Amino acid sequence: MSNGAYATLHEQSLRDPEGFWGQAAEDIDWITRPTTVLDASNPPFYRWFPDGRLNVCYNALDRHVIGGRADQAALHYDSPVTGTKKTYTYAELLDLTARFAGVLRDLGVTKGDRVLIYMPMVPEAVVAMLACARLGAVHSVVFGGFAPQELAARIDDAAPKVIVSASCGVEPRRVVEYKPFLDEAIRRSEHKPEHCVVLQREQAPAELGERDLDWATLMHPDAAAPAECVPVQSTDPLYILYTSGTTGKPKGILRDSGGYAVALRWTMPAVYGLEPGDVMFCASDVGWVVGHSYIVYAPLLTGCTTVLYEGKPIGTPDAGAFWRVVEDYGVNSLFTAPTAFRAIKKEDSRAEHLAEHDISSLRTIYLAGERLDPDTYHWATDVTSRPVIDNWWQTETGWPIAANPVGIERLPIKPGSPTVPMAGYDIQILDEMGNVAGPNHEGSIVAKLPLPPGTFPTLFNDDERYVSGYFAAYPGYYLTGDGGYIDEDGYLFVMGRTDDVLNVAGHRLSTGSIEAALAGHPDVAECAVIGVPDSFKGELPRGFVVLKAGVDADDESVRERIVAELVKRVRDEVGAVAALKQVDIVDGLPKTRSGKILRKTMREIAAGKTPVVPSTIEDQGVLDTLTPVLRANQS
Ligand SMILES: CCC(=O)SCCNC(=O)CCNC(=O)[C@H](O)C(C)(C)COP(=O)(O)OP(=O)(O)OC[C@H]1O[C@@H](n2cnc3c(N)ncnc32)[C@H](O)[C@@H]1OP(=O)(O)O
Repeated sequence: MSNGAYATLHEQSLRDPEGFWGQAAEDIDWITRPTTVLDASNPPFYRWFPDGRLNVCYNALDRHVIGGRADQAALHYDSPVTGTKKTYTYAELLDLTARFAGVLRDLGVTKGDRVLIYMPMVPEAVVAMLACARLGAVHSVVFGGFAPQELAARIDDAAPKVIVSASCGVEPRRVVEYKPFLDEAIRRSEHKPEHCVVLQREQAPAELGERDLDWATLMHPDAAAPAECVPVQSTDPLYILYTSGTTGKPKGILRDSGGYAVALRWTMPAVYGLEPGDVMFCASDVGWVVGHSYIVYAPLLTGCTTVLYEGKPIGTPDAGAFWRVVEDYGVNSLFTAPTAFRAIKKEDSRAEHLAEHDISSLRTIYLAGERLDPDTYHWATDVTSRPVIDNWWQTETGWPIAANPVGIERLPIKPGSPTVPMAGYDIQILDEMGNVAGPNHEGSIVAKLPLPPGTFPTLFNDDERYVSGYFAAYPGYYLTGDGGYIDEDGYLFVMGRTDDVLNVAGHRLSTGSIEAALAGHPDVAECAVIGVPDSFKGELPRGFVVLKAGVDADDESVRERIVAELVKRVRDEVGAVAALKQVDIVDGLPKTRSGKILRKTMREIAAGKTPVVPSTIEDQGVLDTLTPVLRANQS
């Protein structure tokens, strides 16, 4: 790392985390100021600002209204798929949020209760999140692209008292009815919520059942009395956000209140170069951590204006969509996933649509969610003439682990690297023996404990999995699950997952969930799913199935039928975002003698690499037969 201002700051954050984050906590309004910054008495369960009390909704809304931003735009809702544009000032967003908090309170929701939110990109989703924060209730937003089975798993784990949903989402070429998905998920789950609040949308109003309540009726000014902010401990949970692990069972990433607020507030000027009053457009979904942090909480905690965009980078209506949004709202920072830029580049490689818009307000572009390949980086930089900042982080961390600290010191960009570790992250590369690897040597990316504030203090209801999944491999370190290296200048290069987690167009998915859907087919004896490189979506899943004895695997029409059914099963059980299109029927899967499928070896072959074949392989012949299938159809 350089010897400049940022290197000094980073070194201080590691040497004196309490001093560093205690100072950052000054930017948050506390009901009781914390006297302890970090409780490190029970590693790896670290607690930030343990005796501080605050309310995150107050910090996101009330304090800005009190402080003179009542009439400033808090949120621009822009929905090309419905032809809607609406701006909410801080005063208006506070009014809606306080009233919806009153609705939830009247439905019996109190501090600590879970509220699951399964909604498309509508302002009501943001209102519901902030209303939970207002009550000290714990929201759990589930991405709308997930199918009933995935939703059911999250309902069972979070055990929400209330679910907030909408009748439908609107995709460019189809209306997706959410209510039948929700009903089916509740039918499958063991836990049943007491109520479902449903936002009726005119594109497909839903039939309401016994436990359902209509959002608009509840929110009528005569019906909904506003609720005040409930004070919570800094360590009380703000939300649970499920993320995919290697197994089919999703992990409930828990987020605390005080540490998260402090960390996000710090990132806005330091990483995203934004000050109060600036405009941020984060083109993601509120169902992902990027949406939680940079559509909702960070911009509002900072007194910025956020853009909630219900549309796509292309097709709504064209590849100029993002530039149009930048122009319409005077966006200063645009944050999206590399896939979005690859989509724009594919459609409009000469950026002709860009020339139709005034993007002079745009200072910086941020990309995250998947590896930023150098081609996409160069294209985005060339056509926009703006710095394009890669930032690497995870649902677990809630904010960037590595980025370019543009607000402190803009470091030179190295394409392919998200630049350097952020404040509080002591990132190291460990080899298989747990030794620190030298410069340019690839290994597991780990963070020496403690992790900074805002990162996950545990998994919901699963301390054991928290420890075994993240801290057991290398005691004293957080295992990120990604591999990579640090170069001689201290720049981090992230090469991809070291486990079976998939990243398809920035959507984190588990091979286990997709395999469970394939294995449920009556003709499938066993199966494996691996991620293969894809030039557009970054990675795509590929399925390999062995059929049960007695199924006529030689009959081409039987094989075609089964493959079509398998593709449909994954779409229905996991969701369209899984994008599984290719399933091969094979004679056998390569395994170790103890029966473990060699997915990593399969991945390496499919990616065109020289595979590392474990000496414990049961039958080399199976792998030899499979190799041409794996090598075929590489994108
Ligand atoms: C740093 C920490 C993190 O990593 S947080 C995660 C960050 N990731 C992201 O922000 C995701 C980035 N990706 C995207 O926003 C999209 O993939 C973009 C690039 C916009 C492309 O969108 P799209 O053309 O819909 O492709 P896709 O692969 O996302 O979708 C595949 C199919 O799923 C569907 N889908 C998508 N979202 C929903 C939804 N909310 N509700 C219902 N369905 C949804 C899409 O319509 C698409 O369906 P189909 O296969 O075309 O029929």
